[in-house]
Amino acid sequence: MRVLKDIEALHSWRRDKQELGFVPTMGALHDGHLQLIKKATQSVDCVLVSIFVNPTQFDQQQDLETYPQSLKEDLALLTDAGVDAVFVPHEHHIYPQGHRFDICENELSRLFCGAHRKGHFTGVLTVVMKLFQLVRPDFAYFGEKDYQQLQLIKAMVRDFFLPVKIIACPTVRNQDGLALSSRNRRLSPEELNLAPMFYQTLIDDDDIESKISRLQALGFRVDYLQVYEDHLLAAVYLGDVRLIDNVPLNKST
Ligand SMILES: Nc1ncnc2c1ncn2[C@@H]1O[C@H](COP(=O)(O)OP(=O)(O)OP(=O)(O)O)[C@@H](O)[C@H]1O
Ligand SMILES: CC(C)(CO)[C@@H](O)C(=O)[O-]
Ligand code: BAL
Repeated sequence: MRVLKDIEALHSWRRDKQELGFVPTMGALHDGHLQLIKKATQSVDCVLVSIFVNPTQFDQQQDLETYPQSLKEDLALLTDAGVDAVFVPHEHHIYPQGHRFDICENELSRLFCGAHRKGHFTGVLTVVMKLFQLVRPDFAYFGEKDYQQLQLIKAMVRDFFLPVKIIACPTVRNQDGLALSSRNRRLSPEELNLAPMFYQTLIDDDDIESKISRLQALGFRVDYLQVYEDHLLAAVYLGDVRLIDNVPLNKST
């Protein structure tokens, strides 16, 4: 597996590649990421993964500073997964002129996670646009765990006529239902015990108000729990760790 540390290395590696699958990540890899990668390696000849903790999508400095990082383990997992190359840029490679230009969406990005993390989706869309311009993938893989992000990226691709097909991959969960997430590593043992109740509450038969009350009684701080089209979307805090999840409406209320 090639480790591409800057844009020149990426361009020269990309030059002789035909069909390319791309899996953007922020590292601290887990089985959710590996399922995206598996889907990519099974359907495309050549697969590139990026690991970049994008500072512009963090609205809180402390969340950025404590974001889990495990590059050495990540590289071993990616080698075993049969990835062809990994792109690990520095901030100055991706933002050479600082933060002068943005991709800003004015509707969905302001709701749900966007209402609670100001500027988050502008940061996400901007970095994904930059990565797409650099990598020029034919297929890009994103998880349904980040449902709002997935819808926004699909919309950006449509609206800017980008020549990439977005492949959505189902949420990977622990047996107890907890959606895998890099931030789960920051949960204490007690919080980790409680965390599966988030998903269990989303899929139970209660109405929305009862779900919120139940989560609060269990010790979760609820950012939001709302219906969007045919999905129930939610974000909660356990301690200072923010978890998101979503379920199709026929699995809930
Ligand atoms: N449990 C999961 N199932 C499916 N896809 C996932 C899962 N977790 C993350 N992904 C996807 O992996 C890609 C990279 O996500 P990212 O690196 O932010 O990991 P993460 O686990 O979502 O981290 P966190 O939510 O803690 O920031 C995104 O497309 C995301 O939707
Ligand atoms: C898409 C992404 C890699 C952009 O930084 C990030 O938001 C993520 O990992 O979901
Ligand atoms: N997967 C979402 C990245 C974030 O929370 O910033």
